[in-house]
Amino acid sequence: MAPLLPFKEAIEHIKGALERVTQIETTPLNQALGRVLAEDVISSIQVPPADNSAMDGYALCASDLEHTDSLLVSQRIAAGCAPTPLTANSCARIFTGAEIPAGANAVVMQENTELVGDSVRFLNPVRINDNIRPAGQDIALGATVLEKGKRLSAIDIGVLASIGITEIQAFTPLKVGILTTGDELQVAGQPLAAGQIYNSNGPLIESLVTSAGHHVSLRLHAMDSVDATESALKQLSECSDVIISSGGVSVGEEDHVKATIEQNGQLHLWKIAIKPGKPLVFANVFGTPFIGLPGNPSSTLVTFHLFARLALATAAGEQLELPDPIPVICAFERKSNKSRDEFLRVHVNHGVATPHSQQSSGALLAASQTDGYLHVPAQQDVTLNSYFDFYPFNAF
Ligand SMILES: Nc1nc2c(c(=O)[nH]1)N[C@H]1C(S)=C(S)[C@@H](COP(=O)(O)OP(=O)(O)OC[C@H]3O[C@@H](n4cnc5c(N)ncnc54)[C@H](O)[C@@H]3O)O[C@H]1N2
Ligand code: MOO
Repeated sequence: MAPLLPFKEAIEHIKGALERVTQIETTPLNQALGRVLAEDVISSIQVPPADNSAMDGYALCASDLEHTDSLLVSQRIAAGCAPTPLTANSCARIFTGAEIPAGANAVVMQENTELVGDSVRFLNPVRINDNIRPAGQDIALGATVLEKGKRLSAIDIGVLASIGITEIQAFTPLKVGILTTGDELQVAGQPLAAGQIYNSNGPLIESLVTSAGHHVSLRLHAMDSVDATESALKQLSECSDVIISSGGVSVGEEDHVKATIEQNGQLHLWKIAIKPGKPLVFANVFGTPFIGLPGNPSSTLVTFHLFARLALATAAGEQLELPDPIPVICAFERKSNKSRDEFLRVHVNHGVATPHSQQSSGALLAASQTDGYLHVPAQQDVTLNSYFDFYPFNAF
């Protein structure tokens, strides 16, 4: 029997086996949320473009207060106005965000002043640069603000708008076809006959793919026969950049995905040293990259998070890695699994992990009721107060 692949090695295999399949298109900024940048974005301006006030108050030249504590108000500068140079021995009424006039080098907030006729009395010592936000404080001219391969968040859209960008070069969304397999599966909304269970992996994978920012081209279900599997895979390959399936990848004679692929493409089967999620298929079928996730719902979830998500990102042109794990303290004990790393579904409270009582590969609810995965490497016992790596679900 071939040895099980360690999970980090399996990630490298899968990422290395795929290349970007998406195209580049010009995309208006208001449609760019969640899209992947196809080039670095360099700022052609500095943000803010000029020194400006951080407070409502008075702009002045600090040395003008060496021999007096009061200055005449010589101009009023609201945000959006172009100031004139500051007259010597005077101050300017100024508002938050307004440009600092030439000749001023500090702003005093109005709470620390007293208005006396046309003059302002300054109640405290003033230092150069007080309450001034310098030009380029946020973004320097020529700075790379976002890098190629970044999937754009709401914050990124704000940053792009702050440098005046109206459109970007983005990769076209990756089209992902989804196949579920199994005679036992019924769609939700229909009554369950004897021997049937509801198809949860279809909606699960569709949601995982969508929330990873990809486009679901088509979702099909195939009964357990080579003909049905072949016809579904052919149809999916015609409209998809990548196909993801669940089930049918283990060793039983009812598992037809493998046989179908062997007849219509190239199969690379990986048995990965993780629990849940041992059998994972990577292949090409009808000329389309194919990722076969194991059918047990928790195995589907774990293998999507650890492998398929990164494989899809590679095909989409996105730079993506595993999230950085967080060390947490274990408030429990557990004997090691001898051959596979375990990804336990755990609660984490103030950095302390406790496992869900249900860790079966077939049980999905435990994942919904917990915070993420505790990574327990093979052959390592969990002892009380030991540290292990935690991957929160919301980091995927
Ligand atoms: N003799 C062996 N049997 C199994 C092995 C093995 O090494 N030798 N590996 C086990 C492991 S580990 C896993 S994981 C599963 C993987 O099986 P498949 O990927 O072939 O999946 P199926 O057999 O089709 O289904 C497994 C399980 O999951 C349920 N399932 C499948 N699809 C769905 C769906 N869309 N929604 C909800 N539930 C689904 C299915 O009913 C089965 O209960 O193989 C082990 N067996
Ligand atoms: O991968 Mo299977 O879950 O490990 O049951």
